[in-house]
Amino acid sequence: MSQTSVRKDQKLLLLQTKKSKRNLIEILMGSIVKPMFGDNITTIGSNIAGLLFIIETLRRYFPVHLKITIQELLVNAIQRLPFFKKCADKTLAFFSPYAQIRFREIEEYKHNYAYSAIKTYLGAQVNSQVKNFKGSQARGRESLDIKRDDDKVEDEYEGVKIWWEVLKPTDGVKMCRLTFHRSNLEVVTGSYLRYVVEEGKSIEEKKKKKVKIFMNNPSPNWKMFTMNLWSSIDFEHPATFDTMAMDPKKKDEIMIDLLAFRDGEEYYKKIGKAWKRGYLLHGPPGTGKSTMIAAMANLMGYSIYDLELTSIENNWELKKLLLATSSKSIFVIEDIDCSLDLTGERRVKEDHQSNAEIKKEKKKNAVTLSGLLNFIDGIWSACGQERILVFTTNHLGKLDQALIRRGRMDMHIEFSYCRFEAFKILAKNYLNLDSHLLFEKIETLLGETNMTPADVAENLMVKDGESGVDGSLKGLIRALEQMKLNQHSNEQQKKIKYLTK
Ligand SMILES: Nc1ncnc2c1ncn2[C@@H]1O[C@H](COP(=O)(O)OP(=O)(O)OP(=O)(O)O)[C@@H](O)[C@H]1O
Ligand SMILES: [Mg+2]
Repeated sequence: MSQTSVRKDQKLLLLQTKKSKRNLIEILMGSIVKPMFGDNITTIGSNIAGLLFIIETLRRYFPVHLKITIQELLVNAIQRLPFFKKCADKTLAFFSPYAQIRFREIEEYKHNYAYSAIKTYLGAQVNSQVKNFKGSQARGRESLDIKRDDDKVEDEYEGVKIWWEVLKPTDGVKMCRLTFHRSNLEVVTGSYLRYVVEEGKSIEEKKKKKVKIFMNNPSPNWKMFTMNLWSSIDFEHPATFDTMAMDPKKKDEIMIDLLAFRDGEEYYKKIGKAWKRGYLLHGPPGTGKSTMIAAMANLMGYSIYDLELTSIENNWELKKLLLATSSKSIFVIEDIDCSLDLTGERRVKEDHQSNAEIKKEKKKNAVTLSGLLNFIDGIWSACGQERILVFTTNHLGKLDQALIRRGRMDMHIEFSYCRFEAFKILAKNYLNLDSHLLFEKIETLLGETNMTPADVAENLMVKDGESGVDGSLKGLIRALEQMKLNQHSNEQQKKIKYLTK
Protein backbone atom coordinates (compact mmCIF):
# COMPACT_ATOMS: atom_id res chain seq x y z
CA MET A 1 0.00 0.00 0.00
CA SER A 2 1.41 3.43 -0.97
CA GLN A 3 1.89 6.22 1.59
CA THR A 4 -0.71 8.48 -0.10
CA SER A 5 -3.39 5.82 0.11
CA VAL A 6 -2.61 5.23 3.80
CA ARG A 7 -2.99 8.97 4.49
CA LYS A 8 -6.29 8.99 2.50
CA ASP A 9 -7.57 6.09 4.61
CA GLN A 10 -6.65 7.88 7.81
CA LYS A 11 -8.48 11.03 6.66
CA LEU A 12 -11.53 9.00 5.79
CA LEU A 13 -11.50 7.35 9.22
CA LEU A 14 -11.21 10.74 10.91
CA LEU A 15 -14.15 12.10 8.89
CA GLN A 16 -16.21 9.07 9.79
CA THR A 17 -15.41 9.42 13.49
CA LYS A 18 -16.38 13.10 13.38
CA LYS A 19 -19.57 12.24 11.52
CA SER A 20 -20.45 9.53 13.99
CA LYS A 21 -19.86 11.91 16.93
CA ARG A 22 -22.06 14.56 15.28
CA ASN A 23 -24.72 11.87 14.67
CA LEU A 24 -24.54 10.80 18.25
CA ILE A 25 -25.05 14.39 19.45
CA GLU A 26 -28.07 14.77 17.12
CA ILE A 27 -29.54 11.48 18.29
CA LEU A 28 -29.08 12.40 21.94
CA MET A 29 -30.55 15.87 21.41
CA GLY A 30 -33.55 14.53 19.55
CA SER A 31 -34.36 11.43 21.53
CA ILE A 32 -33.43 12.30 25.12
CA VAL A 33 -32.91 16.00 25.71
CA LYS A 34 -35.75 17.51 23.64
CA PRO A 35 -38.56 15.34 25.03
CA MET A 36 -37.29 16.10 28.54
CA PHE A 37 -36.98 19.87 28.33
CA GLY A 38 -39.42 21.04 25.66
CA ASP A 39 -39.03 24.08 23.32
CA ASN A 40 -36.22 25.90 25.11
CA ILE A 41 -34.06 22.99 24.32
CA THR A 42 -32.86 24.55 21.06
CA THR A 43 -30.98 27.25 22.99
CA ILE A 44 -29.58 24.82 25.56
CA GLY A 45 -28.69 22.39 22.80
CA SER A 46 -26.80 24.99 20.85
CA ASN A 47 -24.97 25.97 24.05
CA ILE A 48 -23.85 22.39 24.56
CA ALA A 49 -22.88 22.07 20.93
CA GLY A 50 -20.79 25.25 21.26
CA LEU A 51 -19.19 23.91 24.38
CA LEU A 52 -18.40 20.63 22.70
CA PHE A 53 -16.86 22.43 19.78
CA ILE A 54 -14.49 24.27 22.15
CA ILE A 55 -13.64 21.04 23.95
CA GLU A 56 -12.96 19.23 20.70
CA THR A 57 -10.69 22.04 19.48
CA LEU A 58 -8.77 22.13 22.77
CA ARG A 59 -8.56 18.37 22.83
CA ARG A 60 -6.74 18.41 19.54
CA TYR A 61 -4.11 20.83 20.88
CA PHE A 62 -3.80 19.35 24.34
CA PRO A 63 -4.51 15.67 23.85
CA VAL A 64 -2.66 14.65 27.03
CA HIS A 65 -4.45 17.05 29.33
CA LEU A 66 -7.92 16.42 27.98
CA LYS A 67 -8.25 12.68 28.08
CA ILE A 68 -11.96 12.82 28.61
CA THR A 69 -14.02 11.65 25.59
CA ILE A 70 -16.68 13.67 23.84
CA GLN A 71 -19.28 11.04 24.65
CA GLU A 72 -18.46 11.21 28.37
CA LEU A 73 -18.68 15.00 28.32
CA LEU A 74 -21.97 14.92 26.50
CA VAL A 75 -23.47 12.51 28.99
CA ASN A 76 -22.09 14.61 31.82
CA ALA A 77 -23.50 17.82 30.38
CA ILE A 78 -26.92 16.29 29.89
CA GLN A 79 -26.95 14.78 33.34
CA ARG A 80 -26.23 18.14 34.82
CA LEU A 81 -28.49 20.28 32.69
CA PRO A 82 -30.71 21.38 35.61
CA PHE A 83 -27.55 22.62 37.28
CA PHE A 84 -26.19 24.24 34.20
CA LYS A 85 -24.54 27.06 36.10
CA LYS A 86 -22.73 24.67 38.39
CA CYS A 87 -21.61 22.79 35.35
CA ALA A 88 -20.31 25.98 33.78
CA ASP A 89 -18.24 26.63 36.93
CA LYS A 90 -16.77 23.18 36.74
CA THR A 91 -16.03 23.62 33.06
CA LEU A 92 -14.25 26.86 33.78
CA ALA A 93 -12.25 25.21 36.52
CA PHE A 94 -11.44 22.44 34.10
CA PHE A 95 -9.88 24.84 31.64
CA SER A 96 -8.24 27.06 34.24
CA PRO A 97 -4.45 27.27 34.03
CA TYR A 98 -4.34 26.59 37.79
CA ALA A 99 -4.16 23.25 39.50
CA GLN A 100 -5.11 22.29 43.01
CA ILE A 101 -4.06 19.71 45.56
CA ARG A 102 -6.18 18.85 48.56
CA PHE A 103 -4.82 17.55 51.84
CA ARG A 104 -7.37 15.92 54.14
CA GLU A 105 -6.64 15.19 57.76
CA ILE A 106 -7.95 11.66 57.28
CA GLU A 107 -7.19 9.97 53.98
CA GLU A 108 -8.51 6.49 53.24
CA TYR A 109 -9.33 6.02 56.93
CA LYS A 110 -5.76 6.77 57.93
CA HIS A 111 -4.31 9.84 59.60
CA ASN A 112 -2.55 12.00 57.04
CA TYR A 113 0.71 13.14 58.66
CA ALA A 114 1.39 15.66 55.92
CA TYR A 115 -1.77 17.56 56.92
CA SER A 116 -0.60 18.48 60.42
CA ALA A 117 2.89 19.40 59.16
CA ILE A 118 1.31 21.69 56.55
CA LYS A 119 -0.94 23.30 59.17
CA THR A 120 2.09 23.94 61.41
CA TYR A 121 3.99 25.39 58.47
CA LEU A 122 1.11 27.71 57.56
CA GLY A 123 0.75 28.81 61.19
CA ALA A 124 4.41 29.78 61.23
CA GLN A 125 4.20 31.95 58.09
CA VAL A 126 4.39 35.21 59.97
CA ASN A 127 5.46 38.52 58.50
CA SER A 128 4.65 42.19 59.00
CA GLN A 129 1.57 41.93 56.69
CA VAL A 130 -0.18 39.39 58.89
CA LYS A 131 -3.09 40.72 60.91
CA ASN A 132 -4.68 37.63 62.45
CA PHE A 133 -2.95 35.58 65.11
CA LYS A 134 -4.07 33.03 67.64
CA GLY A 135 -2.46 32.33 70.98
CA SER A 136 -2.35 29.16 73.04
CA GLN A 137 -0.48 27.76 75.98
CA ALA A 138 0.40 24.14 76.61
CA ARG A 139 0.20 22.71 80.12
CA GLY A 140 3.37 23.21 82.11
CA ARG A 141 4.69 25.82 79.71
CA GLU A 142 5.13 29.43 80.59
CA SER A 143 5.42 30.79 77.10
CA LEU A 144 2.47 31.51 74.88
CA ASP A 145 2.40 29.96 71.44
CA ILE A 146 1.42 32.62 68.91
CA LYS A 147 0.42 31.37 65.46
CA ARG A 148 -0.94 32.89 62.31
CA ASP A 149 -4.70 32.52 62.06
CA ASP A 150 -5.67 33.08 58.45
CA ASP A 151 -7.77 30.87 56.21
CA LYS A 152 -5.85 32.06 53.18
CA VAL A 153 -2.07 32.16 53.05
CA GLU A 154 -0.05 33.22 50.05
CA ASP A 155 3.39 31.70 49.84
CA GLU A 156 6.33 32.05 47.48
CA TYR A 157 8.99 29.45 46.74
CA GLU A 158 11.83 29.83 44.24
CA GLY A 159 9.87 32.61 42.55
CA VAL A 160 6.70 30.49 42.31
CA LYS A 161 3.50 31.79 43.87
CA ILE A 162 1.38 29.35 45.83
CA TRP A 163 -2.00 29.95 47.48
CA TRP A 164 -3.13 27.92 50.47
CA GLU A 165 -6.65 27.79 51.76
CA VAL A 166 -7.94 26.13 54.89
CA LEU A 167 -11.33 24.72 53.90
CA LYS A 168 -14.43 24.13 55.98
CA PRO A 169 -14.50 20.53 57.19
CA THR A 170 -16.67 18.15 55.17
CA ASP A 171 -18.05 15.12 56.99
CA GLY A 172 -16.07 16.29 59.97
CA VAL A 173 -12.76 15.89 58.10
CA LYS A 174 -10.53 18.96 58.13
CA MET A 175 -8.69 19.82 54.97
CA CYS A 176 -6.65 22.43 53.20
CA ARG A 177 -6.07 23.12 49.57
CA LEU A 178 -3.21 24.52 47.59
CA THR A 179 -3.54 26.26 44.26
CA PHE A 180 -0.73 26.89 41.82
CA HIS A 181 -0.14 27.52 38.14
CA ARG A 182 0.06 24.30 36.15
CA SER A 183 3.37 25.34 34.64
CA ASN A 184 4.89 25.04 38.15
CA LEU A 185 3.65 21.51 38.71
CA GLU A 186 7.14 20.06 38.96
CA VAL A 187 8.42 22.61 41.50
CA VAL A 188 5.30 22.36 43.63
CA THR A 189 4.91 18.59 43.71
CA GLY A 190 8.66 18.13 43.85
CA SER A 191 10.69 20.30 46.12
CA TYR A 192 8.09 22.76 47.46
CA LEU A 193 5.76 20.25 49.10
CA ARG A 194 8.71 18.33 50.50
CA TYR A 195 10.06 21.60 51.92
CA VAL A 196 6.70 22.52 53.48
CA VAL A 197 6.22 19.14 55.12
CA GLU A 198 9.79 18.98 56.41
CA GLU A 199 9.69 22.53 57.70
CA GLY A 200 6.37 21.86 59.45
CA LYS A 201 7.73 18.69 61.00
CA SER A 202 10.88 20.41 62.20
CA ILE A 203 8.79 23.14 63.85
CA GLU A 204 6.74 20.43 65.55
CA GLU A 205 9.91 18.61 66.60
CA LYS A 206 11.38 21.73 68.09
CA LYS A 207 8.26 22.33 70.10
CA LYS A 208 8.22 18.79 71.37
CA LYS A 209 11.87 18.51 72.22
CA LYS A 210 12.99 20.09 75.46
CA VAL A 211 16.35 21.73 75.18
CA LYS A 212 18.80 20.23 77.66
CA ILE A 213 22.22 21.08 78.93
CA PHE A 214 24.66 18.20 79.35
CA MET A 215 27.76 18.29 81.53
CA ASN A 216 30.46 15.64 81.41
CA ASN A 217 30.94 13.55 84.54
CA PRO A 218 34.50 13.13 85.85
CA SER A 219 35.92 10.03 84.20
CA PRO A 220 36.60 8.03 87.45
CA ASN A 221 32.80 7.97 87.91
CA TRP A 222 32.24 6.34 84.53
CA LYS A 223 33.12 2.98 86.05
CA MET A 224 29.99 3.05 88.15
CA PHE A 225 27.55 1.78 85.63
CA THR A 226 24.76 3.90 87.06
CA MET A 227 26.63 6.98 86.01
CA ASN A 228 26.60 8.10 82.40
CA LEU A 229 29.29 10.00 80.59
CA TRP A 230 27.05 13.06 80.52
CA SER A 231 24.53 14.32 83.10
CA SER A 232 21.73 16.58 81.92
CA ILE A 233 19.12 18.97 83.19
CA ASP A 234 16.42 20.92 81.33
CA PHE A 235 17.81 24.07 79.84
CA GLU A 236 15.63 27.00 80.76
CA HIS A 237 17.86 29.99 80.15
CA PRO A 238 15.65 32.89 79.06
CA ALA A 239 18.22 34.51 76.74
CA THR A 240 17.12 35.06 73.15
CA PHE A 241 18.54 37.03 70.24
CA ASP A 242 16.02 39.75 71.07
CA THR A 243 17.40 40.18 74.56
CA MET A 244 21.07 40.04 73.49
CA ALA A 245 22.60 43.48 73.85
CA MET A 246 24.86 43.91 70.86
CA ASP A 247 25.03 45.66 67.52
CA PRO A 248 21.77 44.70 65.72
CA LYS A 249 23.58 44.20 62.41
CA LYS A 250 26.00 41.75 63.96
CA LYS A 251 23.13 39.98 65.67
CA ASP A 252 21.26 39.57 62.36
CA GLU A 253 24.40 38.26 60.70
CA ILE A 254 24.80 35.55 63.35
CA MET A 255 21.12 34.60 63.23
CA ILE A 256 21.12 34.31 59.44
CA ASP A 257 24.28 32.23 59.58
CA LEU A 258 22.77 29.85 62.14
CA LEU A 259 19.50 29.41 60.28
CA ALA A 260 21.28 28.87 56.97
CA PHE A 261 23.34 26.20 58.69
CA ARG A 262 20.23 24.52 60.11
CA ASP A 263 18.57 24.38 56.69
CA GLY A 264 21.77 23.58 54.83
CA GLU A 265 21.75 19.78 54.67
CA GLU A 266 21.55 19.73 50.87
CA TYR A 267 24.18 22.43 50.53
CA TYR A 268 26.69 20.65 52.76
CA LYS A 269 26.05 17.41 50.87
CA LYS A 270 26.56 19.17 47.56
CA ILE A 271 29.89 20.69 48.50
CA GLY A 272 31.03 17.50 50.23
CA LYS A 273 31.63 19.11 53.63
CA ALA A 274 30.69 17.76 57.03
CA TRP A 275 27.53 19.40 58.30
CA LYS A 276 29.09 21.29 61.19
CA ARG A 277 29.89 24.87 61.98
CA GLY A 278 32.30 26.42 64.43
CA TYR A 279 31.86 29.74 66.23
CA LEU A 280 34.61 31.38 68.23
CA LEU A 281 33.27 33.90 70.74
CA HIS A 282 35.92 36.21 72.11
CA GLY A 283 35.91 39.30 74.28
CA PRO A 284 36.36 40.56 77.85
CA PRO A 285 34.49 38.95 80.76
CA GLY A 286 30.87 39.98 81.12
CA THR A 287 30.29 40.92 77.49
CA GLY A 288 27.76 38.18 76.75
CA LYS A 289 29.60 35.16 75.34
CA SER A 290 27.84 32.59 77.55
CA THR A 291 24.55 34.44 77.09
CA MET A 292 25.00 34.13 73.32
CA ILE A 293 25.39 30.35 73.60
CA ALA A 294 22.06 30.23 75.45
CA ALA A 295 20.42 32.42 72.79
CA MET A 296 21.81 30.13 70.06
CA ALA A 297 20.42 27.02 71.77
CA ASN A 298 17.01 28.64 72.17
CA LEU A 299 16.92 29.82 68.56
CA MET A 300 17.88 26.46 67.11
CA GLY A 301 16.17 24.23 69.68
CA TYR A 302 19.49 22.39 70.10
CA SER A 303 20.77 20.94 73.36
CA ILE A 304 24.09 22.09 74.78
CA TYR A 305 27.01 19.80 75.62
CA ASP A 306 29.18 21.85 77.95
CA LEU A 307 32.55 20.11 77.99
CA GLU A 308 34.73 20.61 81.04
CA LEU A 309 38.10 19.59 79.66
CA THR A 310 39.81 19.74 83.04
CA SER A 311 37.93 16.67 84.25
CA ILE A 312 39.11 14.52 81.37
CA GLU A 313 42.28 12.49 81.73
CA ASN A 314 43.30 11.84 78.15
CA ASN A 315 42.43 11.92 74.47
CA TRP A 316 40.76 8.51 74.62
CA GLU A 317 38.23 9.79 77.18
CA LEU A 318 37.64 12.85 75.07
CA LYS A 319 36.87 10.63 72.10
CA LYS A 320 34.38 8.61 74.16
CA LEU A 321 32.62 11.78 75.27
CA LEU A 322 32.41 13.14 71.74
CA LEU A 323 30.97 9.88 70.48
CA ALA A 324 28.29 10.04 73.16
CA THR A 325 26.88 13.37 71.97
CA SER A 326 23.77 13.51 69.81
CA SER A 327 23.11 15.45 66.63
CA LYS A 328 21.35 18.82 66.58
CA SER A 329 23.50 19.94 69.47
CA ILE A 330 25.88 22.70 70.44
CA PHE A 331 29.18 21.45 71.72
CA VAL A 332 30.75 24.09 73.97
CA ILE A 333 34.22 24.53 75.41
CA GLU A 334 34.35 27.70 77.51
CA ASP A 335 37.65 29.52 78.09
CA ILE A 336 39.45 27.28 75.65
CA ASP A 337 42.77 29.03 76.33
CA CYS A 338 42.66 27.91 79.98
CA SER A 339 41.08 24.51 79.41
CA LEU A 340 43.79 23.19 77.17
CA ASP A 341 46.47 24.07 79.70
CA LEU A 342 47.31 21.47 82.33
CA THR A 343 44.81 21.63 85.13
CA GLY A 344 45.48 22.86 88.65
CA GLU A 345 44.93 19.35 89.96
CA ARG A 346 47.56 17.90 87.73
CA ARG A 347 50.03 20.56 88.71
CA VAL A 348 49.62 19.60 92.38
CA LYS A 349 50.32 16.00 91.40
CA GLU A 350 53.37 17.06 89.46
CA ASP A 351 54.89 18.82 92.51
CA HIS A 352 55.58 15.44 94.10
CA GLN A 353 56.94 13.79 90.95
CA SER A 354 60.31 13.65 89.28
CA ASN A 355 60.76 15.36 85.92
CA ALA A 356 60.78 12.04 84.08
CA GLU A 357 57.59 10.96 85.80
CA ILE A 358 55.95 14.25 84.92
CA LYS A 359 56.87 13.85 81.26
CA LYS A 360 55.55 10.28 81.22
CA GLU A 361 52.36 11.30 83.01
CA LYS A 362 51.83 14.23 80.65
CA LYS A 363 52.24 11.98 77.65
CA LYS A 364 49.78 9.45 78.96
CA ASN A 365 47.20 11.82 80.37
CA ALA A 366 47.20 15.10 78.59
CA VAL A 367 44.30 16.12 76.43
CA THR A 368 46.13 17.62 73.51
CA LEU A 369 45.06 20.32 71.14
CA SER A 370 45.80 18.12 68.14
CA GLY A 371 43.76 15.32 69.74
CA LEU A 372 40.81 17.62 70.24
CA LEU A 373 40.98 18.96 66.72
CA ASN A 374 41.43 15.55 65.13
CA PHE A 375 38.44 14.11 66.93
CA ILE A 376 36.26 17.05 66.16
CA ASP A 377 37.19 16.92 62.48
CA GLY A 378 37.25 13.14 62.25
CA ILE A 379 34.39 11.86 64.37
CA TRP A 380 31.98 14.57 63.53
CA SER A 381 32.70 14.50 59.84
CA ALA A 382 31.83 10.82 59.91
CA CYS A 383 28.52 11.32 61.75
CA GLY A 384 26.93 13.27 58.92
CA GLN A 385 24.48 15.09 61.19
CA GLU A 386 24.36 18.71 62.14
CA ARG A 387 26.54 19.90 64.99
CA ILE A 388 27.61 23.28 66.19
CA LEU A 389 30.86 23.86 67.97
CA VAL A 390 31.42 26.91 70.15
CA PHE A 391 34.66 27.93 71.80
CA THR A 392 34.90 30.98 74.03
CA THR A 393 37.92 32.89 75.18
CA ASN A 394 38.85 36.16 76.88
CA HIS A 395 42.22 36.19 75.12
CA LEU A 396 42.08 35.65 71.38
CA GLY A 397 45.82 36.32 71.09
CA LYS A 398 46.66 33.36 73.33
CA LEU A 399 45.01 30.80 71.08
CA ASP A 400 46.91 28.47 68.80
CA GLN A 401 46.42 29.30 65.13
CA ALA A 402 45.50 25.67 64.43
CA LEU A 403 42.48 26.11 66.66
CA ILE A 404 41.13 29.22 65.11
CA ARG A 405 41.91 28.77 61.46
CA ARG A 406 39.02 29.21 59.02
CA GLY A 407 37.15 26.03 58.26
CA ARG A 408 37.47 24.98 61.87
CA MET A 409 36.07 28.10 63.47
CA ASP A 410 33.89 29.42 60.66
CA MET A 411 32.81 32.59 62.37
CA HIS A 412 34.75 34.73 64.83
CA ILE A 413 32.42 36.87 66.92
CA GLU A 414 33.85 39.69 68.94
CA PHE A 415 32.04 40.74 72.11
CA SER A 416 32.91 44.21 73.26
CA TYR A 417 32.08 46.79 75.88
CA CYS A 418 28.61 48.25 75.99
CA ARG A 419 27.96 50.98 73.43
CA PHE A 420 24.75 52.93 72.90
CA GLU A 421 23.08 50.43 70.50
CA ALA A 422 23.58 47.62 73.01
CA PHE A 423 22.48 49.86 75.89
CA LYS A 424 19.15 50.58 74.15
CA ILE A 425 18.42 46.84 74.10
CA LEU A 426 19.28 46.52 77.81
CA ALA A 427 17.09 49.55 78.61
CA LYS A 428 14.22 47.88 76.74
CA ASN A 429 14.82 44.54 78.52
CA TYR A 430 15.27 45.88 82.02
CA LEU A 431 13.17 49.08 82.08
CA ASN A 432 10.88 48.64 79.07
CA LEU A 433 12.18 51.98 77.80
CA ASP A 434 12.54 53.00 74.15
CA SER A 435 13.76 56.54 74.77
CA HIS A 436 14.40 58.95 77.62
CA LEU A 437 15.83 62.42 78.13
CA LEU A 438 18.87 60.92 79.90
CA PHE A 439 19.75 58.66 76.95
CA GLU A 440 21.86 61.38 75.30
CA LYS A 441 24.08 61.76 78.35
CA ILE A 442 24.40 57.99 78.68
CA GLU A 443 25.37 57.71 75.00
CA THR A 444 28.25 60.18 75.50
CA LEU A 445 29.46 58.47 78.68
CA LEU A 446 29.32 54.98 77.11
CA GLY A 447 31.53 56.27 74.29
CA GLU A 448 34.10 57.51 76.81
CA THR A 449 34.22 54.46 79.08
CA ASN A 450 34.58 50.70 78.82
CA MET A 451 31.71 49.28 80.81
CA THR A 452 30.61 45.71 80.06
CA PRO A 453 26.96 44.93 79.27
CA ALA A 454 26.95 42.85 82.50
CA ASP A 455 27.86 45.95 84.56
CA VAL A 456 25.37 48.16 82.71
CA ALA A 457 22.67 45.57 83.39
CA GLU A 458 23.63 45.44 87.08
CA ASN A 459 23.43 49.22 87.37
CA LEU A 460 20.03 49.29 85.71
CA MET A 461 18.75 46.96 88.41
CA VAL A 462 20.13 48.95 91.36
CA LYS A 463 17.50 51.13 92.99
CA ASP A 464 19.13 53.38 95.54
CA GLY A 465 17.74 56.82 96.25
CA GLU A 466 15.31 57.85 93.56
CA SER A 467 12.99 55.05 92.53
CA GLY A 468 11.62 54.13 89.11
CA VAL A 469 13.15 54.52 85.68
CA ASP A 470 14.80 57.88 86.48
CA GLY A 471 16.49 56.36 89.53
CA SER A 472 17.94 53.47 87.49
CA LEU A 473 19.22 55.72 84.71
CA LYS A 474 20.75 58.21 87.16
CA GLY A 475 22.41 55.32 89.02
CA LEU A 476 23.96 54.17 85.74
CA ILE A 477 25.15 57.70 84.96
CA ARG A 478 26.82 57.93 88.38
CA ALA A 479 28.57 54.59 87.82
CA LEU A 480 29.72 55.66 84.33
CA GLU A 481 31.04 58.99 85.65
CA GLN A 482 32.90 57.15 88.42
CA MET A 483 34.38 54.76 85.87
CA LYS A 484 35.43 57.68 83.68
CA LEU A 485 37.18 59.28 86.67
CA ASN A 486 38.95 56.02 87.55
CA GLN A 487 40.03 55.45 83.95
CA HIS A 488 41.39 59.01 83.84
CA SER A 489 43.35 58.71 87.10
CA ASN A 490 44.76 55.30 85.99
CA GLU A 491 46.02 56.88 82.79
CA GLN A 492 47.59 59.75 84.78
CA GLN A 493 49.34 57.28 87.08
CA LYS A 494 50.66 55.33 84.09
CA LYS A 495 52.02 58.56 82.58
CA ILE A 496 53.75 59.52 85.86
CA LYS A 497 55.27 56.03 86.17
CA TYR A 498 56.53 56.23 82.60
CA LEU A 499 58.07 59.69 83.12
CA THR A 500 59.74 58.78 86.45
CA LYS A 501 61.35 55.61 84.98
N1 LIG B 1 25.54 41.30 75.43
C1 LIG B 1 24.73 41.05 76.47
N2 LIG B 1 23.41 41.08 76.31
C2 LIG B 1 22.59 40.82 77.33
N3 LIG B 1 23.00 40.55 78.56
C3 LIG B 1 24.32 40.52 78.78
C4 LIG B 1 25.25 40.76 77.74
N4 LIG B 1 26.48 40.68 78.24
C5 LIG B 1 26.34 40.38 79.53
N5 LIG B 1 25.05 40.29 79.87
C6 LIG B 1 24.54 40.02 81.22
O1 LIG B 1 25.64 39.83 82.05
C7 LIG B 1 25.72 38.54 82.59
C8 LIG B 1 27.12 37.97 82.33
O2 LIG B 1 27.29 37.76 80.96
P1 LIG B 1 27.99 36.46 80.33
O3 LIG B 1 28.12 35.41 81.36
O4 LIG B 1 27.27 36.10 79.09
O5 LIG B 1 29.41 37.05 79.98
P2 LIG B 1 30.67 36.28 79.38
O6 LIG B 1 31.14 37.09 78.22
O7 LIG B 1 30.35 34.87 79.16
O8 LIG B 1 31.71 36.42 80.56
P3 LIG B 1 32.97 35.47 80.90
O9 LIG B 1 34.02 35.74 79.90
O10 LIG B 1 33.36 35.89 82.25
O11 LIG B 1 32.48 34.07 80.87
C9 LIG B 1 24.66 37.72 81.92
O12 LIG B 1 23.96 36.95 82.83
C10 LIG B 1 23.75 38.73 81.28
O13 LIG B 1 22.65 38.98 82.13
MG1 LIG C 1 31.03 33.04 80.04
